[in-house]
Amino acid sequence: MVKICCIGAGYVGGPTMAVIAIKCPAIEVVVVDISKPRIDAWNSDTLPIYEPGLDDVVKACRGKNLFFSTDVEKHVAEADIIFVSVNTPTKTRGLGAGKAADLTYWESAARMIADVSKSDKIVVEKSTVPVKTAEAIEKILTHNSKGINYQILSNPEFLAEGTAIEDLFKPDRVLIGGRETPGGQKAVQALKEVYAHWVPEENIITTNLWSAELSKLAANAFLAQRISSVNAMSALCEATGANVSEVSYAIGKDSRIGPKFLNASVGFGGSCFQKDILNLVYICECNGLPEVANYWKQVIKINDYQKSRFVNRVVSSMFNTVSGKKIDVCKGLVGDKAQVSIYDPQVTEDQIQRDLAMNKFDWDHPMHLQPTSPTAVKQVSVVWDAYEAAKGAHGVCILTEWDEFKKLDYQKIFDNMQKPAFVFDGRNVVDAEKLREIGFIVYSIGKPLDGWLKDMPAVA
Ligand SMILES: NC(=O)c1ccc[n+]([C@@H]2O[C@H](COP(=O)([O-])OP(=O)(O)OC[C@H]3O[C@@H](n4cnc5c(N)ncnc54)[C@H](O)[C@@H]3O)[C@@H](O)[C@H]2O)c1
Ligand SMILES: O=c1ccn([C@@H]2O[C@H](COP(=O)(O)OP(=O)(O)O[C@H]3O[C@H](CO)[C@@H](O)[C@H](O)[C@H]3O)[C@@H](O)[C@H]2O)c(=O)[nH]1
Repeated sequence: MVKICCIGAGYVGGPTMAVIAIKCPAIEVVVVDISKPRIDAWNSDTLPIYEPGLDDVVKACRGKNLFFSTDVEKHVAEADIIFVSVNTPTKTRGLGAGKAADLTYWESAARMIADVSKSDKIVVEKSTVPVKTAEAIEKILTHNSKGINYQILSNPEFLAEGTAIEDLFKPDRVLIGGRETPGGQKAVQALKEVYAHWVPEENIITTNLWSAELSKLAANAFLAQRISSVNAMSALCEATGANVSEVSYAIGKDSRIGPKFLNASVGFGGSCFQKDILNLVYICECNGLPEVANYWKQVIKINDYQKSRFVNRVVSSMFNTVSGKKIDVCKGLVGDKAQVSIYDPQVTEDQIQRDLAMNKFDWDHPMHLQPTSPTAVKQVSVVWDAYEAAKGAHGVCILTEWDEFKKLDYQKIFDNMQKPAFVFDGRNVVDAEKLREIGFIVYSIGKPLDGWLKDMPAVA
C-alpha cells in the first residue's frame, strides 16, 4: 500500500489530502501538524475550516484511509510520498522583509524529513514557494542523506477558498514538475498515477521543476492583474458615468479576454494574491529585472489604491468624519475612529478580533503562533445577524459576496438606521436602484454616482 504523509493540516493540506483519500481507497493518507488544536479539530465534528462539501468527504474516509495526527516524525518516516503544505508567509524581518517568502516553516519541515527518514522518499512541494526553492530543499535533504534517495517534485495547488472541494474534484489542471533525470521522471510518474485516479490524463501537466514553481506565482499574478485592471477601470467609470459591470461584460465577450475574474471590487483579499505577487516582485529584483518587478508591483499598488478609494468614499460621504459613527465591517475605518459593528456568517468573534490585533503579514503564520487572547479592539463589536449589525448605524459597508446579503430585507434595515442612511457596496451585490427607492444613498464600485457623492474627491 502506498503511504502518503502531508505536513501541514491547513487550508490546502486538509482538503487536498481528503480528496486524495476519497479518490484513492488503496492509498493511506496521514495529515500531520505541529498544532494540536488543528489536529483535534480535524478529528472532531467541527472541522477547522469551512468549505462546502468538505465535511462529507472527510466523514467518508476518516479512520479508514485518512488520518490526522500530531505524530509528525512517525508518519513522515513511514511515508513513500511526503507533501509539504506548510505556511510560506511574507517575511517581516531581515533580507527581503515585506516582500520575500519566509521559508522558515518549510526549512524546518525539510530538516525534520532528513532527520527521521530511513527509506527513499518523494518530497512534494505543495506550498507556494519562490522559484528555485527545490534546489535549496534538495541541499538540505541530501546534505547528510545516509544513502537515502530523495526526489523533489513541485506540485502547486490552485484551489480557491470557498470552492476548494469542487476545484479539487475537477481541477482545470494538475501541475507536476520534476528533475529531468530518470529518477526525477520516475517520481513524476508516481505522483501522476495518484492524480490519474480521478483527473483525466490530458489535464495532468508535467514540466521541469522551475516551470512548475514559477507557474504558480505566474497564475496568481495574472489573476490578480485582471482584478487590478478592472478596478482601475472602475475608478474611470465613476469619473465618467460609465458602468463597470457593462464594461466588464462587453470586454469579457471577446473570447481572447473571457468573462471570468472581471468583477470590480473593493480590492482583492484572500490569503495568497498579495503575498505571492510580493514574492514574485522580490524574485524579479534579485534576478536584476527591476522593470519586470515594477510592472507586477503596480498590481498591488492599484489594489491598495482601490481600498483607500473605498474608505475615502465612506469618510467623505459622511461629512468627512466617521468618528463615533457605527458602520458595518471595515478594518480601514477603525483607524478613522469609526464604531464598527461586524457581521460575517462564517467568521467567529475570536478570529475577527485576532485579525484586527495582528500586524501586517502576521496572520499568515501558523495559528498557534498567532495571538491567543488579543486585546479586543474597543471600537469593534461582532454580532451574529446582519440586521443587528446595521441597527442604529449611519452606513453599511458590504465587503464579502455572501448570497444572503442580496436577499436581506433592506426596508427593515433602513428603518432601523440613522438618516441619511448609506450603503457602500464593495462587491456590487445589491440592487442599487431598489435601495435608492427605499431612501438609501448608495455607492456601488464603478457605477454611476449618486448626486450626493458626485462632487466628492475620489481620493483624499
Ligand atoms: N489557502 C489557499 O487557498 C491556498 C491555495 C493554494 C496554495 N496555498 C499555499 O499553500 C501553503 C499552505 O497554505 P494554507 O492556506 O494551507 O496554510 P495554513 O496556515 O492553513 O496551514 C499550514 C499548516 O502548516 C502547519 N505547519 C507549519 N509548519 C509546520 C511544521 N514544521 N510541521 C508541521 N506542520 C507545520 C501549521 O501549523 C498550519 O496548520 C502556502 O504556501 C500557501 O501559499 C494556499
Ligand atoms: O473578479 C473578481 C474575482 C475575485 N476577486 C477577489 O479576489 C480575491 C481572491 O479570490 P479567489 O481567487 O476566489 O480566492 P483565493 O482563495 O484567494 O484563491 C486564489 O489564490 C489561491 C492561493 O494561491 C489560488 O490557489 C487560487 O487559484 C486563486 O484563485 C477575493 O478577495 C475576491 O473577492 C475580485 O475582486 N474580483
